[in-house]
Amino acid sequence: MSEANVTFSDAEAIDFHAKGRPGKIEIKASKPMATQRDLALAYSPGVAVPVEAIAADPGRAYELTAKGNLVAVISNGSAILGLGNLGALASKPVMEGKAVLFKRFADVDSIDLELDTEDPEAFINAVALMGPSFGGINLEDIGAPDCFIIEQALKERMNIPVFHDDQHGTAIITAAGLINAAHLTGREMGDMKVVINGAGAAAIACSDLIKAMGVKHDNVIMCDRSGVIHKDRDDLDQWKSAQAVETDLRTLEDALKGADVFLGLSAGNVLNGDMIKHMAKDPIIFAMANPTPEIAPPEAKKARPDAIVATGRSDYPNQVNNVLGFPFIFRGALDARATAVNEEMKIAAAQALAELAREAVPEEVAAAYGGSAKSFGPDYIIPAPFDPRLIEVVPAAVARAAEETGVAQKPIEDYDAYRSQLRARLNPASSVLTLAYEAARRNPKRVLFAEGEEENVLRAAIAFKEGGYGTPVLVGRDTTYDRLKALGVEDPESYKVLNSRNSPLVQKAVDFIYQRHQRGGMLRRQVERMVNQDRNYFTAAMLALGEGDAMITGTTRPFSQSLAQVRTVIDDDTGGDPFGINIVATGSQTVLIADTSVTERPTAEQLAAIAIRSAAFARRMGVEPRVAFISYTTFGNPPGHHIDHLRDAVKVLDRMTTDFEYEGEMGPDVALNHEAQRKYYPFSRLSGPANILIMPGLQSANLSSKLLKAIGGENVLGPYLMGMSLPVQIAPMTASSGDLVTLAVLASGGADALRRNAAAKEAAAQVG
Ligand SMILES: NC(=O)C1=CN([C@@H]2O[C@H](COP(=O)(O)OP(=O)(O)OC[C@H]3O[C@@H](n4cnc5c(N)ncnc54)[C@H](OP(=O)(O)O)[C@@H]3O)[C@@H](O)[C@H]2O)C=CC1
Ligand SMILES: CC(=O)C(=O)O
Ligand SMILES: [Mg+2]
Repeated sequence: MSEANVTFSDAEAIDFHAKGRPGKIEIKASKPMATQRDLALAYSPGVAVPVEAIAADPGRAYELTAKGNLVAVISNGSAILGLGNLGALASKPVMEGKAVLFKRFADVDSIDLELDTEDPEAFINAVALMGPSFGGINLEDIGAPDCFIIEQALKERMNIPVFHDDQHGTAIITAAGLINAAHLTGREMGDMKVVINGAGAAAIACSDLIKAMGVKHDNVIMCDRSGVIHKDRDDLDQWKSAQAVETDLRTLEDALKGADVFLGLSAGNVLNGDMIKHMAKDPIIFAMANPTPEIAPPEAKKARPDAIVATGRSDYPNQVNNVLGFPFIFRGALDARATAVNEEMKIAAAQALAELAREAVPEEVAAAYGGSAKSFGPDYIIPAPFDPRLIEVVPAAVARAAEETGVAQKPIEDYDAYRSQLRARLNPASSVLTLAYEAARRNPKRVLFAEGEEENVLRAAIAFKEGGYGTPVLVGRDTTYDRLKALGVEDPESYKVLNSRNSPLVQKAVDFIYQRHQRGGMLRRQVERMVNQDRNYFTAAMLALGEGDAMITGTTRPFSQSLAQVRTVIDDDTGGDPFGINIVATGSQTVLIADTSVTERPTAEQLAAIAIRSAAFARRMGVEPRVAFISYTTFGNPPGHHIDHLRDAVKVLDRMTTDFEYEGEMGPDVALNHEAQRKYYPFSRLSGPANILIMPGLQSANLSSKLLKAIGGENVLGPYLMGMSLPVQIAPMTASSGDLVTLAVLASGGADALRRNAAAKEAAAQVG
């Protein structure tokens, strides 16, 4: 795509979809399938038991099958985004995309179905017959007017929620944005003059919903390709007719004169600066066509600096896109086992979204927006999709409205408990990575790549730069430019390369390191050799001297060697020795393991300090810390040796004021199983399964995290190096270029984290 704000090429978009397993989804078994017995239970003969149970009582399908958490995303490709009717097959990438968004944002399982027909009757019959399979039906990218006919018929024929996302999802988010934009510009719904461009699925639903919220019918002028939809037109179908008004206005341009609001649900680039010049003061402009908005925000802002501008895209402020709605709306509807998504549930969702945007923005979300700047205002009228509060707030509002309007077959019994369950559904590790990437993009830093001649490092640096996450500074020879070129970079000169042999900075690096070690027995010549021969010394000195904001290394040397070299140049942070932390993120649990990298036989004091800093790290990820000191024994059972340091670490923490739960020593089987804690060790102070495992030594920590990584693959992240006074990350030698990009992103966020972690550092410092 050749647009200014897009940070990927067409080739990358193709590559993203093609690499590995083609497409974006796969299906995983949720039960073990390892033994003969498993198979006998999962399939014949065991499966006969649930079959008969469901035949006798259909409601049991929700307990015994995946139905209750399964939504079909169904399209015929007749209105794919704003790209038009490109057919069922071409719509598959979008539908797979919606399915993964369901999973990512609301833990709803979803499957895409593309139906190859433009005949509404055939479509309706096909979908209606699939009712038993699903808990809900999300219709997507079906053009008007067929979408109205299809949705209406399916609602009548099916007893599960049927929701055309382009209509209602879009309308809900638009309404939420409009409530807040009206609030900011001092407007009342009843007085607002609105122009809607587009008269299809999304436009008509938006018009209907904002009218239900108080905008007057005669104050909404809708345009299609033929201009204003007025009463004298004789080419209108019943749906457009219902939108027609008595007016002399004939063109979009005329209609916009004096209008308060423009809602674009049509096609890219159909609006220009001149056309919005004569809108009312502080105009509200939502250019929501995808992927290209009706007008690009910079152009809109240039013509109308007083405007509040939103688009459907994630790369401009104010993303008004139905992704903010459908995952959370279905979550609430499924959990309440609603038979429909009715008007009240839609309005509840819109209000919940609007209110959320007005609340103080949590720190991790603010960081993703580049600091504290993000608070309710013209550039933040609606929460961002990765806001971790959405999963708690919107489904609960929807479920409650379902209950109040009598469509909930299984009302929520305890809303506090429900909110906790909702929170637990999201994988905090993937949230934190999303936030870290977003934070890097908004607050790009210079990251020094020490091994700038390695191909996977160069690939990572290219992806880091092209992703807009920051500026790579490559430490390498002059041939680095040729290597970049060979990897397809058109303008290698735009990369900064520091040559550790002939850069004028070499002398500065030598001075700096010599200064630190001259009284420790190091000769200047020795330092010169170190700097010349080893990039880690040079790069760490560049970081210390401010030639970069963060550093990444590790792919060409063992971890311990890289760390020793870096520590020669850069101080440890106060609060204990550096340590490594791995994140194990399974669907339902996120567990941190430390110290996986540095201290072979930690003392009780070191273990306590690691626990304190790991707890602070967990909090930053949105995880409420519960620390277990891990052993092969649990509270002395079986009796063992070499466990005193674990018990003493608990005592060290007992003597301090801490703000997190900890317990030990205990085996991982007990630490991760709260039932077992309650049953066998009722005195345990943990209120749930542990999520931070402080290991007894490097052997067990390192090998268990590597084992998990080898088996669990992408679910095991890290190790991340904690506890240096400047942001340094040391990759494992096996790191892929993708791993390196993530580490670079985390390293560049490290400076802010170091600042935020000050309190934990102080506490940890008290230990020793
Ligand atoms: N941000 C968001 O969350 C969402 C955005 N959208 C966007 O809204 C747009 C419409 O989608 P949808 O309603 O599903 O599709 P439909 O096919 O149902 O409707 C398209 C409408 O756009 C109108 N249109 C197309 N080109 C122009 C133009 N140049 N000037 C005026 N009107 C035009 C068509 O007019 P006519 O009737 O004369 O053919 C038609 O009324 C797409 O760009 C889509 O990406 C949709 C859903 C969600
Ligand atoms: C966002 C969306 O659903 C669309 O543009 O069609
Ligand atoms: Mg759509």
